[in-house]
Amino acid sequence: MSLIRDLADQIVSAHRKDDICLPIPDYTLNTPPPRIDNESAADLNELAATLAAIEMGFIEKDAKTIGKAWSRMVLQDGGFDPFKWPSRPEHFDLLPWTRNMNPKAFKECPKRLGLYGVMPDADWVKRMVEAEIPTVQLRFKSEDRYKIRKQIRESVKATEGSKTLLFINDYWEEAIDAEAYGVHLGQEDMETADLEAIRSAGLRLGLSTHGYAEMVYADRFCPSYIAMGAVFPTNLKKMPTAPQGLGRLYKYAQLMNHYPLVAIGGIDESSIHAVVKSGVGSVAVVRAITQTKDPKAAVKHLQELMRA
Ligand SMILES: Cc1ncc(COP(=O)(O)OP(=O)(O)O)c(N)n1
Ligand SMILES: Cc1ncsc1CCOP(=O)(O)O
Ligand SMILES: [Mg+2]
Repeated sequence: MSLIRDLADQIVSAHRKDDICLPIPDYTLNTPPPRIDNESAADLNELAATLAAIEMGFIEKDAKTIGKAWSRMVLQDGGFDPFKWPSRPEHFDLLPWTRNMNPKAFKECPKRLGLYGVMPDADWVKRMVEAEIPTVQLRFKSEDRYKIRKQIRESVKATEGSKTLLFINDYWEEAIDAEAYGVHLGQEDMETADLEAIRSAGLRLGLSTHGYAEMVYADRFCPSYIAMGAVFPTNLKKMPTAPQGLGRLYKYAQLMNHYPLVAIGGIDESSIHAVVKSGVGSVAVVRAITQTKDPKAAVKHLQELMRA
């Protein structure tokens, strides 16, 4: 165990100053440490990196994913170097070159979806089309199937004949019926959605992720894009992980670069340029558009900042 501790200490001190480190979440401090014994981990490197990642503030499932990636990195790159960080698809057992050969891949969407407005209803979708935003999402939350269908139909109609691409959040069946451009699903939504129905209907699929483990999981479905967040704090949604920050976003964007990527969560005009520099082709925002005096001007300004 002392060798594992020593390797973990080396990794932590090599990366302590990196901005991928976050404070260990409170709930982790009050729960027993994860079981990272020889039954679940292949080797010392995996154990050490898992332990180090926990101390760097990664949640347990991400720490375990990092442990496995670290172990592959050591094997593939010829030895232990605490200053390295797993960053290549093969470290995470991803197969970036298989999209064209994968019959289960979701239909492609542009690599750069640009500014992506996540909007609460069809009127807002219409405003975004008028503002010529490149990508918009209808994120209308309701229990009422009639209202949902109406909102989706109106949104699809609003984007017809425009250059704006429309994703429908959550309601994949209604999105298929209305022949929307695509669907956005979160990790829990994926458990109940019929992904095959979405794929065979030819709709694009965007998936939410909140860290390494969910990215590796999402990759198995070969979605049209992968969303990553929350980058910064947001009060619009309770997130399963702490805000990941720019340091982690840069690492995620490098790793998942073979996908169209969307960054989301707390992004505004002060941060959008730094977010784009991570390499993501799209930035999704809510309040940076809806809570401004002139949403149309905000769309223009945010796009200018993305290009700057
Ligand atoms: C572009 C984009 N990214 C993430 C989300 C969040 O989706 P989900 O986790 O399913 O949460 P809800 O939006 O359904 O509350 C999103 N909608 N869009
Ligand atoms: C829907 C959603 N999913 C992750 S963060 C978020 C809300 C983002 O809103 P804002 O851009 O105002 O922080
Ligand atoms: Mg959802």
